Amino acid sequence: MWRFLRAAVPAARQKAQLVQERAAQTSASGARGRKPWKEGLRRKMLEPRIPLRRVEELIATLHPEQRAVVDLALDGQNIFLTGLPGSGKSYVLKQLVQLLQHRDGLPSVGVTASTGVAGIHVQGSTIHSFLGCGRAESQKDWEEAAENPKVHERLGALKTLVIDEVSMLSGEFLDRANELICRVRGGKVFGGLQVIFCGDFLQLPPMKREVMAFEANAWSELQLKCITLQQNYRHFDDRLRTLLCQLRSGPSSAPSAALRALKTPEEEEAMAYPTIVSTNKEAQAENQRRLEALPGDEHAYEATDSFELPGSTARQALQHGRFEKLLKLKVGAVVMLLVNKRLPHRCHRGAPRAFSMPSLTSGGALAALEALAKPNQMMALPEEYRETPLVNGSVGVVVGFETSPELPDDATAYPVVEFAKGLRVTVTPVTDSGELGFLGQYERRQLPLKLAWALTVHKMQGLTLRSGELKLARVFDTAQLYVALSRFQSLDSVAIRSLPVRWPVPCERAQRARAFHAQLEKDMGLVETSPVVAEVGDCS
Ligand SMILES: Nc1ncnc2c1ncn2[C@@H]1O[C@H](COP(=O)(O)OP(=O)(O)OP(=O)(O)O)[C@@H](O)[C@H]1O
Repeated sequence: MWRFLRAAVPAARQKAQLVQERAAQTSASGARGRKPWKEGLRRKMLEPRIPLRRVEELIATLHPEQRAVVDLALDGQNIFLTGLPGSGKSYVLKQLVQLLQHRDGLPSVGVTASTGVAGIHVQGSTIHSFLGCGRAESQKDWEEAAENPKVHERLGALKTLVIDEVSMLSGEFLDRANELICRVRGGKVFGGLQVIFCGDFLQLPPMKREVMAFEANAWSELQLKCITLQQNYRHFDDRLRTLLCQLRSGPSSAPSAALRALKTPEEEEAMAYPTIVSTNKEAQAENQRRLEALPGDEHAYEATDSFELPGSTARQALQHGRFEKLLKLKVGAVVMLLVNKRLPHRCHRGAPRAFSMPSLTSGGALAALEALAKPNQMMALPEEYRETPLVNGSVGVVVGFETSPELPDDATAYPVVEFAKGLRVTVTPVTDSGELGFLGQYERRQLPLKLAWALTVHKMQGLTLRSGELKLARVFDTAQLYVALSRFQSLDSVAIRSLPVRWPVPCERAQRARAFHAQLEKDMGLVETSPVVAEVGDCS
């Protein structure tokens, strides 16, 4: 079906352009005074990044089971795309998105994921920032989203909404998202949008909420067609495949014994990264250790906080805020950006120039970088771990510190961070605000960065890593082990530094997820690797 797309493209592109032109005419006042060159740049950014011919070539190389997904999507079906880790769910999603963008125009396809890192992986944003609902923690967040003209414009132009790593969203979130979209667009479930969910509920569940996405009301109303991909493109090591199968299929002593046998001896300690840990506390300790090991001066940035109700309880509650109270950095520190600075659809050819800083004038910072035995730390970061768009989750390396009269506080030296492809940005403070339950509103002003040599398993879901190490002494669920191990292609590329003393028991939610997938596979009669498509309603 996708072969016949070419004929439909020019008309669709014209239509998309028209929608954009109309939006530009009627929307904010800023649009009125837009300069012609800016308009040209805006149009260019609205074109799909990869030419149609190339997209078609890539689609032609997909496995038949992956192509079945493309055909269903072009047919306008709501889809739940699932399968083993490494079965190419995100890969096929990326090609499909390109195709839909060529057919319907860029603004018609909303590409999102449940976390910033997963969003980068599919060249999209978080579903939270797409819907403008912040962290979606309070009614106020949803109200603000419903009144935000940008959200109206975005949802108004939309035809298809894609959400990757949907297993990490709660059922409650999905129902609230559905309400918001219906309120803005009117009409049926998800405002009549075509919805494409992608994920695997045997990987990580949502952080806190109990109801899983497949248990949401909206999920059953969508009447999703389900496809389970079965090919494995990531793991070429048979030992790893066997281990993952054992972990996936339930509690057993076998994976525990096999994993323990693979534990890397202590004396082989090397500074590999990323280091995957299970809790934020462990990530903090590991990052601190790495920072201390770096030579050079430390720069400390203390957040300024303000609360509606001052007091120690409020201060304590903010300890676990998104931005650090005290952030310490050095040249050579690996950091993660915590806000969206440049969303993927703005990353058209050449666009990085708009954000890059002039090269560092002081030789000091570069000399300090050279002094760090590793010549270029960025080169050592896996490609998938440092994609170009500057969004929540982008990883880079501090290459210097800079003061400038144009920066907010001209006495403070702010970090210059090098992201992928040599893109350098001076990171300055931003204000994060939110609600601390009955304590009322708070504001924190801080640099939107955190150290990122070590990250929790939650930040790694969706990635394929070429190398790294696991410190999993504190895992509390088998899904964490499963996701952490399944990021690597082979057991030879991962150093297993620590494992839990007592083997974790799958939590109650994991058991419900297992039952859900078992039912799905039973309904689809999954015995061979041909494309299998469930009938309408099978996933509800
Ligand atoms: N048809 C394909 N041809 C070539 N490479 C592929 C194909 N499908 C997937 N891959 C590669 O396999 C790896 C795993 O793919 P991907 O990350 O999309 O898997 P996934 O199912 O989304 O995994 P996870 O559930 O862990 O997020 C990636 O490196 C991807 O580029």
